[in-house]
Amino acid sequence: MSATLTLDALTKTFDGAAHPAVDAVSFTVAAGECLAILGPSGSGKSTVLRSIAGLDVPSSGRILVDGTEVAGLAPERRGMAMVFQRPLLFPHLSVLDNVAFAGTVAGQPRREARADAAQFLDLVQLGGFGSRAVTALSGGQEQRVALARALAARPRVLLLDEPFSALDPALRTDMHELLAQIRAQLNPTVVMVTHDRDEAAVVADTVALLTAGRLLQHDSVPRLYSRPASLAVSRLMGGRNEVEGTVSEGVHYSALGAIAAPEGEQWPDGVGVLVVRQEALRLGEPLPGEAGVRGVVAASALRGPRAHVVVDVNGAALECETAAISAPEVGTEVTVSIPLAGCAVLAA
Ligand SMILES: Nc1ncnc2c1ncn2[C@@H]1O[C@H](COP(=O)(O)OP(=O)(O)OP(=O)(O)O)[C@@H](O)[C@H]1O
Repeated sequence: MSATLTLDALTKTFDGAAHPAVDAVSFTVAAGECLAILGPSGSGKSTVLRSIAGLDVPSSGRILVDGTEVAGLAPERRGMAMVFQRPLLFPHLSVLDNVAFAGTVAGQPRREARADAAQFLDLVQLGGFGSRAVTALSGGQEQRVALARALAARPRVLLLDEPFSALDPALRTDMHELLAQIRAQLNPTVVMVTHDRDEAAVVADTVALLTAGRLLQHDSVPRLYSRPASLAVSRLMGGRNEVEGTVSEGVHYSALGAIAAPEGEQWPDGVGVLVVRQEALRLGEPLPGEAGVRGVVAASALRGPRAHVVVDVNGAALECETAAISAPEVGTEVTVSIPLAGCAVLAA
């Protein structure tokens, strides 16, 4: 029930717009993989998704499902189903008939469609809710019904447009778990739009990071964090540490001293900005594979159980995330341990 989805230089310029909303975006989502399209507001995420679904017509570029172009195919003939931020259920139909809708429209006998729908309601943990009016559901339950309705169409590609962003954090976590179960049982290819990088990291195998309609990087979640392709990617992923310096023969020289490139990485000679995640830094003496630098705590801000500690190292500010309970006081001299495997050097 899954297919490979490929976008080849997908471009969409809305009538009268000076710039494309989506500009030559290319990526491939393997069958059964979950891709998150991540980016700030207005970056073109929904336009990419709507183009895949057939709800927006691309200006140029190709969309292929298992190698076959879908241009010209009506949305309902693409083997896809979409779930939106709002559930958009039919208020005059029961929960069961909402889920059975796709089947009955496709000509499935009513009893069969309903039996099918009951199974999908079980899958989203709403077995027993079938006879309810959809107006008698909570927001989280409504979104589960919307998911069941989409799955009942047996899509080869499931498209999710910020489906959980209207839910409170606890419900959102439940929905992430439900999506993982659905993936384990039905294995659809999933493309999900989100502006929340934590959500992308939890649900997706790979992330396509967009800004101003352009694809900045398509990569696995760990690589987006540890091997950003540019400073823009590092910043969009919430990276806080940027230390200017110069690379010579694979070693970055800066206020931090000499930091050697991790094995297998090539850092080009010349000016370069060293980036390393705040969560990767540790206060304490270095272990093998880490570089230790001495500095003085310049600031410390509590964020619930965590603390963001800024350490001044020879004029360079290094932000470290640490447990609040062990956060040192401002003015304390500390050693920051930098994992070499977590360092990248990027063009300024
Ligand atoms: N129907 C439309 N007509 C004209 N311009 C549009 C249309 N839909 C979207 N746009 C524009 O295209 C750009 C991308 O919009 P899109 O909704 O794809 O971004 P997004 O990343 O999904 O944003 P958000 O996170 O705010 O939903 C924006 O500048 C938007 O104003």
